[in-house]
Amino acid sequence: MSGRPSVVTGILRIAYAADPRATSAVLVLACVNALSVAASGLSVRQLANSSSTAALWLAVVVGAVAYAMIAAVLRVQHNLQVDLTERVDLVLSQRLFGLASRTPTLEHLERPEFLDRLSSIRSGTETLAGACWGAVGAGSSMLSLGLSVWLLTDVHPALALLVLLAVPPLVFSRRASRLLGQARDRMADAERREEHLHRLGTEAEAAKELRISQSHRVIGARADAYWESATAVLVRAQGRAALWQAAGWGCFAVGYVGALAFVAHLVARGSGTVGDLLMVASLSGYLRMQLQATVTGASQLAEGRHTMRRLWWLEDHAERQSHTGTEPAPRGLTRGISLRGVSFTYPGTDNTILREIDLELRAGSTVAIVGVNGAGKTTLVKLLTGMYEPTAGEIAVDGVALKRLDLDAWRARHAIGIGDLPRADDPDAVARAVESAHAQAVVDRLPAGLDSQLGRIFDGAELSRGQWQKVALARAMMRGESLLWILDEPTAALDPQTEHDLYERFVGADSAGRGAEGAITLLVSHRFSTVRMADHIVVLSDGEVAEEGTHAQLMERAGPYAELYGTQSRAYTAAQDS
Ligand SMILES: Nc1ncnc2c1ncn2[C@@H]1O[C@H](COP(=O)(O)OP(=O)(O)OP(=O)(O)O)[C@@H](O)[C@H]1O
Repeated sequence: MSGRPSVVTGILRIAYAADPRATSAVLVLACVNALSVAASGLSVRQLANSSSTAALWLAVVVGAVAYAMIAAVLRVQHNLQVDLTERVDLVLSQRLFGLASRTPTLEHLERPEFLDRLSSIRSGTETLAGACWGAVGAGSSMLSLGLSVWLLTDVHPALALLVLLAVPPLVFSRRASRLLGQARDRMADAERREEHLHRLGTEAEAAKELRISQSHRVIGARADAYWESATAVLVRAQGRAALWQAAGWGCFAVGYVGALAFVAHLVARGSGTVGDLLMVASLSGYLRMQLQATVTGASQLAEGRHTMRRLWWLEDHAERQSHTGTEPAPRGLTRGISLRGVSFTYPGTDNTILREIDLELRAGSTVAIVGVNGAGKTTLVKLLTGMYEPTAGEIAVDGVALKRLDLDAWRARHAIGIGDLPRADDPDAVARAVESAHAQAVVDRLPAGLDSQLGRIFDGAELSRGQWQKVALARAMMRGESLLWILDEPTAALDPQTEHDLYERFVGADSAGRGAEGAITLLVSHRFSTVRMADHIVVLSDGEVAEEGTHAQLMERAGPYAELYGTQSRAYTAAQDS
């Protein structure tokens, strides 16, 4: 976290970025407030001690203006702060979203450590926004405290000791805030689990399965248990924090009463005036308020510091994850994509998922990856799309290491997922993509065609699984100039005709419309009737390449592929016979 500003500066910078004018206004008002408090104390003394009518009037006017300023400034400052807190909250949420989504790799989103901190900050953005005002309030109160103490020492130097009364509440409340911050970290994991289970119970898709399996009660009870364990941690911490705070204020109360008794004693002895006593009583009252504001501000700041450090940790983590490749992706492929000794272990785990993979994905070919569940097929796809970097070995695109390529440019050159945002409003491109994915019938049945809102939760039309899959395919088809088409189980919910037509386009002989020169189609599938059409088939087993070749070569070898193929075709024939 080197090179970071102080936490207060960091927090104030966020507020300034959210609204520079309002932040400056709050800072100025905080100073005006501090001066007004000192002026009001001074006016009380002058009222009791003034020897002329003019001095009396001056004290009255100064006092009235000071009191009016305190009341008005506090209200305006409060309103500004409420508004600014919301903006700071928004700025922070945007920053978190950016951190989570703009990091080019996926690693952070699958790491509990990262997710816990993300969740802890998400629940703490308001604290951080509040901490801005805590810092301003604490600064203003300390200024006003300094002025008040300076006036008090005019009565008797020993009264400067009153400032020491600030120490126990400050120190103890800092300890209380640290306890609360630590508790929030400890509860983040349980909170995340509770949130996940809660979502399961409220999302239609999962709710169906929960109802049928009658597991909603068990899931509900588990969610409750996580909730209770999280709140138990917080409640315990809050209890201990309250005790520390009470101890701090107890010390202050004793000192405060002592100071008043001391000045009363001075007045009784004749070494002080009634004006002094009134000023000490008035300033001590403010002193308590200022201290309270300082302590509240300091504890908000301490909580904010905790959240801010977490935010910096996330930023540093995202920075470390950032991909440094800058070379542009090629426009077409001449040699293809090669994998040399590629091994991979998911971060934070010990299991090697892919081991020493050597593969050649020839330009212009269709390659099918097969293997039992968990063999590592999707993991290989994640490496090819740059979601993760190999732990060892290298992936090269036409001889250029993937890690040297600009990942955004590379992703713009492979089709999987969201489609082509820049062409989203191009009606011809959209129509062609819909047609290629055989999704026209789906669009025709929608109430407003392509302009229809989809998804029941947004009050839109609901689609079947297969129809959703066609929509996803159409999105992928938007990338007309892709170098790499990745079809990871794209047809699980498609009807046979659509599946057949799709593979005709990608895998069959008529694959001319696949886009860029030398484009490769990578197909991950459990359907061997489709797989057999590929130019090259790779069988993954337990993270290793068990065998590779064409359908005919692999059948002749009578190895794992022939066995899997035989099992599936026998099952299919038996199903047709019955
Ligand atoms: N994010 C992750 N963190 C840790 N391990 C993971 C992660 N994702 C997958 N794995 C593990 O990696 C192994 C391979 O998973 P992968 O999804 O690549 O298999 P697959 O061959 O695509 O399986 P399927 O045919 O079921 O889709 C599995 O054992 C899985 O538990």
